Amino acid sequence: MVILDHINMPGFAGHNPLSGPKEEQFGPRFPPMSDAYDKDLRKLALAVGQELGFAEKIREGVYCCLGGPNFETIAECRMLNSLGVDAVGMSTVPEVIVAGHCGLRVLGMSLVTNKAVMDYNSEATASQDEVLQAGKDSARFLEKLIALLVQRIEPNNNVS
Ligand SMILES: O=P(O)(O)O[C@H]1O[C@H](CO)[C@@H](O)[C@H]1O
Ligand SMILES: Nc1nc2[nH]cnc2c(=O)[nH]1
Repeated sequence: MVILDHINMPGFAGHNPLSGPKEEQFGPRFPPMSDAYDKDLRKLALAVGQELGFAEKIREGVYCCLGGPNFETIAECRMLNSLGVDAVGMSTVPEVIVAGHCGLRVLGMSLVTNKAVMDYNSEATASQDEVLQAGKDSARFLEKLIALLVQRIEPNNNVS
């Protein structure tokens, strides 16, 4: 998934990498986040995915960071889905906030490894084994995607 935007759930409880003494030399005290994920880089990632024939595997979506390390309850998954969340994780967002604070252009991508359990009648449960196996199974696809993406960004660096 090419990250369109994120929800920083731990941030709602005050857990934010920018908390603490202000570091003005890196960026403003109160940085905007409405442009956290660079539009041109997102378009490029989707175009490269299309070029590689991966169009059906790649889409934009909203990533929600949760503290973890436990996986979500069914109620949490259903709540987040109703809020417009497309994928959940336990990482990515703090790094993006710090990068944005520093004025870096950011492209975020997340490998969706497992389907959220949304049905109380389901026997399915999330597992780290499933996550790791999905990562292994997608390694070649990700190698091709990232390699071509970096090539396309490198020459002019400022994709516009
Ligand atoms: O935050 P993402 O990338 O989803 O990764 C999460 O998924 C793994 C748990 O299965 C951990 O690595 C955790 O960080
Ligand atoms: N929070 C969360 N992170 C994940 N990373 C990979 N799978 C999951 C999941 O189901 N929930």
